[in-house]
Amino acid sequence: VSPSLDCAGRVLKLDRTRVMGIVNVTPDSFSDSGAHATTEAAVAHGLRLAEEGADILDVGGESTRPGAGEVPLEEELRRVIPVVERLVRGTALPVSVDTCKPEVMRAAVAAGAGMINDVCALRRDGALEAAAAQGVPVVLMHMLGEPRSMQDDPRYDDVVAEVHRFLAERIFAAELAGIPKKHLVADPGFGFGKTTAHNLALLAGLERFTELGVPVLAGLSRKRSIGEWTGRQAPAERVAGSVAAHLLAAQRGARIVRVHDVAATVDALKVWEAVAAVPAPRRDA
Ligand SMILES: Nc1nc2[nH]c(S[C@@H](C(=O)O)c3ccccc3)nc2c(=O)[nH]1
Repeated sequence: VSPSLDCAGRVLKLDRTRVMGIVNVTPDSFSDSGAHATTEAAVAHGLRLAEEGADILDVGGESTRPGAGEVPLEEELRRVIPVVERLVRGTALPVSVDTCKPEVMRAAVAAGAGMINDVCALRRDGALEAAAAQGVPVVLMHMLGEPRSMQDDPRYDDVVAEVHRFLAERIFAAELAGIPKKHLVADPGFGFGKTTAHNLALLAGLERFTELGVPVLAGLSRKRSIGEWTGRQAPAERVAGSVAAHLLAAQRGARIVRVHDVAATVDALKVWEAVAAVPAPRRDA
């Protein structure tokens, strides 16, 4: 696994588990606040996550809510590009763009994004070529089918084996398209076409994905499975469960964790790293 990811000149070191802060740019559906307010709020949130200790900020404008229709290209660009520009200017952190659309990949990198986070693993028409042309690292995530239908009735014979195979195939496809392996990150896609039982198997078996030879990213933050394991109905009540899950993912080899609650996750990782640094007690022969 490469020791770091060069995100268009901003280096994401992988010497320890790094924290990706989530910046969702979705219009506040409760008020008629316009695009400007949406941009302002997203930028302010990203700056706050940088203050909390994020190592990279992930900007996404497309809610991949199961059953959700797709956000049109123009709308996604209008949401994402201004926020990417402002966060690249306002922080020294690498900024990734969470998108499936090749045009958004191109525009975001032109605006300063240093990583592509593609929940569709470059399967959209033109995405492999677009990502290869940008020369930035790419996160390849597993999703079963499409957002609209993925949660209908997801079934696997062996979810870890099947997700591993998919990721191996997408890594191969990306390399064939000219993306160097040192620029690839693999992600099992918690919640994307998985029941809670599937997510449990993927978290328990996360170590398997380190065999792919690329850094592993895990994103369970505030997701439904955390709610089912903890009985916490509201996403905002799933912070402790999310921190626990990402600590377990880090222990099982995740090099990047994608989270809402940056400060809490940073602290948990610091405690773990302090303990992990202590030499194992000598066991008398
Ligand atoms: N690489 C990577 N990118 C990601 N983007 C997301 S969006 C997801 C969320 O809950 O954040 C989500 C799902 C459904 C609706 C809204 C938001 N999840 C991941 C992930 O697990 N890995």
